Amino acid sequence: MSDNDKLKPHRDAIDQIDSEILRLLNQRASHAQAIGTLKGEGIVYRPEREAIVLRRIQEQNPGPLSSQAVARLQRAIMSECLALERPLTIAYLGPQGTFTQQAAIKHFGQAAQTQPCTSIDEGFRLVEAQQADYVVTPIENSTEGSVGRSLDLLVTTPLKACGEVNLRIHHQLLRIIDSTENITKVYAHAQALAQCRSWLDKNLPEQTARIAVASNAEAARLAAADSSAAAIASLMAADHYQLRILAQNIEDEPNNTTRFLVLGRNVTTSSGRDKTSLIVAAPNKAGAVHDLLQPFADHHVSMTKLESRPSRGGLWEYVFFIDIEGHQQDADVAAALTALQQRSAFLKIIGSYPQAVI
Ligand SMILES: O=C(O)C(=O)C[C@]1(C(=O)O)C=C[C@@H](O)C=C1
Repeated sequence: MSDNDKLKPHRDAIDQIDSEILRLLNQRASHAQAIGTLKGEGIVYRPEREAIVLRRIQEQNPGPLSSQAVARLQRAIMSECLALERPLTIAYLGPQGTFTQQAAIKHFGQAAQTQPCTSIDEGFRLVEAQQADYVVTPIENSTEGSVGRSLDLLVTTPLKACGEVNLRIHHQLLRIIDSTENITKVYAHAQALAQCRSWLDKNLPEQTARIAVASNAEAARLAAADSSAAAIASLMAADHYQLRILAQNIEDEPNNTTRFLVLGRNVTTSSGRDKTSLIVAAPNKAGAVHDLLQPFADHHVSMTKLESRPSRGGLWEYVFFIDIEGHQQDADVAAALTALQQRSAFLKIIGSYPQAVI
């Protein structure tokens, strides 16, 4: 029996299954369209429902597909179904090919329209002015720490957090030609240069200039126009600017991850496994911070992040960015927040949202 003869029964089965998947996908899409009609002018994107669907599919998955793989497929299906209801516009820190765009696509899927912005501020502004539906903004990197501008904007924005995205950051060395010979300069964002310092020390001549630019995607754009230059950027940027990958995953820290928040104009209801982000200011007196945190211990609420930052307005010395487990409507979280309100000089709930699933 030839190889093709052996493959044939499997391929016939796959053809039949694909036809069945196609029929079911369109059936699913029709239900989404019906839901879209019922929602009318209301909110189409429902983060809590999407998280529940993704978790359910992962729990039911018998394999051999991995739980990550089924979630990715389901993510793509829901993204296309949502676009039939109404396509979403997602603002992100551009230009095209940034990790923030990658995070936006990871969260909303390929069917969302992503809109590059020249600054984090512009992304917030577009959503506040209803010119975009959501903004995805970097909050902290596991090796480089917080993104100050995002934190400062969280203090004043009327937008609500409705999701989080954790993205593993992989840096690639890119160039327009497929050779590491005679690279005179490397363009990258300052954080990327820092995250790849040891690799650059070991692998490129000492005299190679390291030039910090506004974003990794900008670095890729510059390298695409200069054959003596290389750039550190993402695979997405390599693809977008048609650059060769000279070295893959050159980051010094293999678990390098950036966390992003997704913000929109609406509050999100409970998905059953949520987080709440808040900002508090403590009065400037001894023991104040300890007092602030006591309600979480009293009501058995776990804290996943605590970060202090000098207050910009000068009203308080420090503001604290706190993430806790649970939704603000959960009884224990609500009780802790009420107690916290009484002790703090300032309390702002940025939002409750589903914990990242993929
Ligand atoms: O359940 C809904 O509200 C839908 O619109 C359907 C659906 C889906 O495809 O499952 C699509 C978009 C929403 O964000 C959530 C879920």
